[in-house]
Formats: sequence, C-alpha cells, structure tokens
Amino acid sequence: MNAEAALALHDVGLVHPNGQRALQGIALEVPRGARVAVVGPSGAGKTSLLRVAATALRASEGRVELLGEHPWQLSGGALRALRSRVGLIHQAPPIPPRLRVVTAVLAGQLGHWSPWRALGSLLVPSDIAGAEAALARLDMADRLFDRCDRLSGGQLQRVGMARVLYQAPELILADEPVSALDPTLADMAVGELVAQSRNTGAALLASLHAVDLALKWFDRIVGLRGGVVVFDAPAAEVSRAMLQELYANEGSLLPTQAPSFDIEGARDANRAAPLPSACR
Ligand SMILES: Nc1ncnc2c1ncn2[C@@H]1O[C@H](COP(=O)(O)OP(=O)(O)OP(=O)(O)O)[C@@H](O)[C@H]1O
Repeated sequence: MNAEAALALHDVGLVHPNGQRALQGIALEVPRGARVAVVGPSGAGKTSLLRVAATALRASEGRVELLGEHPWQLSGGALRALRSRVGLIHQAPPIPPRLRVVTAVLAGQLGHWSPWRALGSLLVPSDIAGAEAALARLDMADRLFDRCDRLSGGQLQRVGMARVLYQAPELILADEPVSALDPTLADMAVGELVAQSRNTGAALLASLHAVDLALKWFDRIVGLRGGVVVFDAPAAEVSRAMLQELYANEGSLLPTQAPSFDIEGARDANRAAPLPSACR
C-alpha cells in the first residue's frame, strides 16, 4: 500500500451489469496534492473510472487504494468515513430539486457533522457565511437562498463544485465538472478547483471534455480510449499528435473550449496560469 498516493488503481477492470466492458487493465496513481486530468473521446470510460475511484462502483478486476485504505475491505461505517474525505463532483449534481442552494453547499460537511448538527442544518443553515464564501468563488453568491430547481444546468454544476470546495476533502474527483459552462466560466471554475488543490494540498482528478483546459491547468494528462490508458504524461509533454491519435475516431478537430486551439499557447498558459481568487 502506498500511503503517499491519494488514489492508486492496480490493473483495474470494470464490466457493467449488462456485460459492457468499460475499463481494462487500468494502472493509475494520483499522488497527494497532484492534479491529473483524464481526457478521451465519448465512451472512453472517463465516468466509469471516476466512479470506481470514488467507490460508487466496485471494480470487477484489480485493486483500488483510496487515501491509503483498501475501501472494499472496510466495514460500512469505516467506508462512509473514508468517503467523507473524498469530494465527488458530478456532471449533473444529484441535488434534491426543492433544496435551497445554501443547504446543498452545507451538505458538503454532512459526513463530518454529528447527526444532530446535520439535521439542524437542514432546518436552519448553520454556516451561511461559509456557504456564501464557497459560492462567491464560483460567482454564485447571489443565488444563496434560491431553490436548486430554479437554477440552470451550469449554475447547478457550480453549486456542486461549491459544495466540494466547502467540504475541503483530501481528494477531489470531478467528472466533466464544467460541461455546461461557457468558456470563460469554465476556465474560472477549473481554476478554482486547482486553487483549492494548491491551497489545501488536496489531490485533484478530473475528467474534461476540453483538452485546452486540461493542458492549461493540470500537471499531468491521462488519455483514455476504449477503457484503456493510451498515454499518461506531464502536460508539457503532451503533443498535438498524441491528442489527434486519441481522438482519431472523432474527426480531425480536437474538442476544445476556445474556438481555435494553439497547443503551445495552452501549455504556456499552464506555466503562467494566474492564481484564482482563493490563492491571491
Ligand atoms: N450504467 C451502464 N451500464 C452499461 N454500460 C455502461 C454504463 N455506463 C457506461 N457504460 C458503457 O461503458 C463505456 C464507458 O462509458 P463511460 O460513461 O464511462 O464513458 P465516458 O468516457 O465518460 O463517456 P462520455 O464522455 O460520453 O460521458 C461505454 O461503452 C458505455 O456505453
């Protein structure tokens, strides 16, 4: 067991209940504090990988180590405690529609609170300033008391991210966290996740649709296709040819946020990326 790794997958495979194989022979290590992006075409297995890492799905083959533990050997209570140290950001956050934004954000700490404090917070939000600060980082502070079913898909994604910023976990797992945001907001939101990692030492593993965002913000890029790792390299070493090969079946254009993609520019931006608000 490697205690220095926030996450380690050893020869992991996943077959969904209908017999569809989603992952095969995955070997991946995310050291504590590291920031790793997973990119790849539709159906590559990005969501499956993140769900296995989050223990939402149990691997069919291989071994998962999470924050120095073997999750599937733990008792129910110990597994819940381990999960409370991991922040999971969904593409479409599963937030009950009638919940208020403030309550949805405060729910990030539910795993750490006593049942009485958790119940009390559902009735009367206990740390409004904390929730507001997390939302402000994603330009959402003005929606604090809105109901979640009055929000757009992109606003809901930002509530899901604010919940994890508020949670301050040791490992952030983000599955296409900015897919519903416009390019400017997407850049800002990914920057805040990276800032959280820099400030708290949390490891960050995120699947991203846009390769320019991945190259700009992340230290390491994992290319996934057909459930297999095609490359795993520092962002500075990822070439256009590697990306074109990865997306070869999706046409000649690489998926990006910005309309024109300059790979050198994205990597230069990585070196010079300004620190978002939380880091200043
Ligand atoms: N619940 C499921 N049941 C059966 N097969 C599934 C299920 N979820 C995913 N799959 C299959 O597993 C493979 C990987 O899917 P996955 O959603 O992990 O890919 P992805 O890279 O996240 O795709 P996208 O970018 O389109 O979201 C695909 O072949 C998909 O059809």
